[in-house]
Amino acid sequence: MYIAIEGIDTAGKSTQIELLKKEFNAIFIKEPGFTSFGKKIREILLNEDISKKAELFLFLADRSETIEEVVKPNINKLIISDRSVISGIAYAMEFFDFDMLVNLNKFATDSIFPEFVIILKLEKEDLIYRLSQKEKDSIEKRGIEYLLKIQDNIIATCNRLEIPYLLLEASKNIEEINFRIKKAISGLIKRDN
Ligand SMILES: Nc1ncnc2c1ncn2[C@@H]1O[C@H](COP(=O)(O)OP(=O)(O)OP(=O)(O)O)[C@@H](O)[C@H]1O
Ligand SMILES: Cc1cn([C@H]2C[C@H](O)[C@@H](COP(=O)(O)O)O2)c(=O)[nH]c1=O
Repeated sequence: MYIAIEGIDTAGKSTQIELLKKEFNAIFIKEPGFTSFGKKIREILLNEDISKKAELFLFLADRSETIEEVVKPNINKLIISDRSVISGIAYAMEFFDFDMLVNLNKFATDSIFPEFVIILKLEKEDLIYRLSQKEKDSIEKRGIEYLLKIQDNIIATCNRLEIPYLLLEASKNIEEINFRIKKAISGLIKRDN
């Protein structure tokens, strides 16, 4: 089963994934930058000022390689991903047509999309605070309003693709969020066995 943890920058995805690593025997992946090819792409994506089209194709190339190298060979195992095609569409739909993005992503992934998505939704004040605590990459520099729009896009993308999801408040404490994620994943594993 292929599950994605989604949310805007600083929503708490990596924090939760570090906890899940101790709790589930799963293959943990991330986008962008999981494969050795992807690591090189990530460097460019987060540090260089490139055109939106070039950026889109680099994210697609990264996703395509991760699906080919890791997801396809392990599709019958539990795969937990820090971001996925959902981010791919949600961040890009501010600049490009939704249906075109879906088609490009289907081509890049051979239509392998996550079966279930866990979305961490952050309040504006927490986003402002958490971003103020870190050095911002080129995408985070687009600002608070852009990221809040992407947060809505993440939910809208799951709805439009009809991918089931669990929406969690990212401002709750780390342990409570972890408890809810663990419960959801355990339920999905039980359902499939
Ligand atoms: N539930 C929480 N309550 C308060 N602070 C949190 C919570 N979860 C994470 N944080 C803090 O918020 C910051 C961002 O968390 P984290 O790196 O896990 O987010 P992320 O979604 O992986 O971010 P990015 O997409 O930018 O890599 C970290 O300083 C982390 O310690
Ligand atoms: C997969 C994907 C990601 N993004 C954006 C989202 C973030 O701003 C960065 C990745 O940084 P993180 O620290 O690993 O969260 O990239 C995007 O714009 N499009 C995508 O497809």
